Amino acid sequence: MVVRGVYPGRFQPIHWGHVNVVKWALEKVDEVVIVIGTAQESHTLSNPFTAGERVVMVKEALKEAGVDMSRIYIIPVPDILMNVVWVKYVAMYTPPFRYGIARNPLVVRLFKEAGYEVLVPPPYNREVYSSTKIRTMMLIGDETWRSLVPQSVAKFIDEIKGIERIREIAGRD
Ligand SMILES: Nc1ncnc2c1ncn2[C@@H]1O[C@H](COP(=O)(O)OP(=O)(O)OP(=O)(O)O)[C@@H](O)[C@H]1O
Ligand SMILES: NC(=O)c1ccc[n+]([C@@H]2O[C@H](COP(=O)(O)O)[C@@H](O)[C@H]2O)c1
Repeated sequence: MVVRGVYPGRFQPIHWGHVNVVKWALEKVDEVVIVIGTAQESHTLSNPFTAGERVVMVKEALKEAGVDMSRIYIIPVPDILMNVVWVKYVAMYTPPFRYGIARNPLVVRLFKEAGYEVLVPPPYNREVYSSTKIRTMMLIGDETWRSLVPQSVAKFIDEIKGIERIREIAGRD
């Protein structure tokens, strides 16, 4: 039987910390199902990128890192108002899975309450590999964000004029 782990995140945007988590998980499971959460949201400061844009970035990032893409699913899932039934709802969108993969305490708890085992990855340079920090750098024009994401992700953000979007949303020019 194929053993799968479900890894939810907002991936706004995906960074090297996320890529390391996926590689770590692939040592423990046959397939990783990446759930792009909060799929309904885009064009805000916390969620600047659409679900579809995030699908591209996740795919490109993992390809660039040499991950075997035949072991990866990427599935966008919108949020719902009921935490209690969220894991069941996620399971409706994903292939059958054995493990949740998360560090976020709420997500860990919800997987456990729903009867799933949880794989908790180590923190990978969390002080810098943080999407919040990356978005702040994008906003203030600090170019070091580029070193925190795979090159293909930075290239895609340039193509869709992502920095311009974030700065406009924030009312900066
Ligand atoms: N550097 C990292 N090392 C290990 N786990 C991480 C790292 N960054 C994020 N994670 C974990 O990956 C999952 C998804 O994270 P998420 O997409 O929210 O990234 P984030 O960097 O925490 O984003 P944000 O700052 O926008 O909340 C969460 O369980 C989170 O704890
Ligand atoms: N009730 C819900 O819809 C619900 C509950 C828990 C997590 N989630 C989502 O799962 C993802 C988890 O990612 P983070 O660990 O980055 O928060 C987020 O998109 C979050 O909104 C949704």
